[in-house]
Amino acid sequence: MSTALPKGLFISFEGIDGAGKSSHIEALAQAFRDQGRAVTLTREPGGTPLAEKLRALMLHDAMDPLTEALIAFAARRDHLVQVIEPALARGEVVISDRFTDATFAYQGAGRGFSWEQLSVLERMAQTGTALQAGPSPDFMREPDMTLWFDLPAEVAAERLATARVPDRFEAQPGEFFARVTQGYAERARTAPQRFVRIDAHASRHAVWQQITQAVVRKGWLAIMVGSKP
Ligand SMILES: Nc1ncnc2c1ncn2[C@@H]1O[C@H](COP(=O)(O)OP(=O)(O)OP(=O)(O)O)[C@@H](O)[C@H]1O
Ligand SMILES: Cc1cn([C@H]2C[C@H](O)[C@@H](COP(=O)(O)O)O2)c(=O)[nH]c1=O
Repeated sequence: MSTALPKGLFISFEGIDGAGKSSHIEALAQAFRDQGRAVTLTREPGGTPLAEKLRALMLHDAMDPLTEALIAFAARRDHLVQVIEPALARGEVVISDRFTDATFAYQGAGRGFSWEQLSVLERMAQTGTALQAGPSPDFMREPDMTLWFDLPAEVAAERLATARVPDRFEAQPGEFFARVTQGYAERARTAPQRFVRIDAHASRHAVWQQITQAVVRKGWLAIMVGSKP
């Protein structure tokens, strides 16, 4: 008798730098593990040896917006083929700290690169990656749920001020992050079934409650009474 694999789940965390994503990603992974699911925890740009090299270039070397976008999608393609698709095919929960919405928000809204051309790159990079073909040959991989941490840029800047040495993105002015936020808002508007807006200007515990409510509502986790991040 063969035991059916659980359906793979793909969840992304998004938001401007300092919005508080990292503080909750491991806790969500542990909540799934506690309920018997295997979890692949990963990040973008990055997640594979090649993509981590591309991440270092993107975060530290000066380049124009098209170069930035191409590097983001090259890293993503490798990440999808090497890590995300195989894990989903094994029935795992894949949790990624950022995915394609970040490219639309940062390179699109933030840097001003064409949204239409990003859509072309998105389709190129995210089709034909599934080991077990998706519903159709032109099936495009996207997260099943995106938790968007929405926080005013000035609050994020205050949180990051003492946290670490800024990279090329973290060093950007507040207006850049205000545009990035508008980019996330636009992506959320066009994919309301996938996006969950998290009010990230709340206490850590209140943010954690919003996250768990979102996954419990989907039926992906059983109710976790009194759980803590
Ligand atoms: N709800 C919260 N209230 C106050 N401070 C918080 C909250 N959540 C996280 N922080 C603090 O804000 C800072 C940034 O948080 P964190 O590193 O989790 O953000 P991030 O979204 O992962 O940032 P990045 O995308 O740049 O890695 C940290 O110092 C963290 O301790
Ligand atoms: C995927 C992706 C990321 N970025 C930016 C966003 C952040 O500033 C950094 C990643 O740093 P983090 O601490 O891991 O959040 O990269 C981007 O500009 N475009 C992208 O596609």
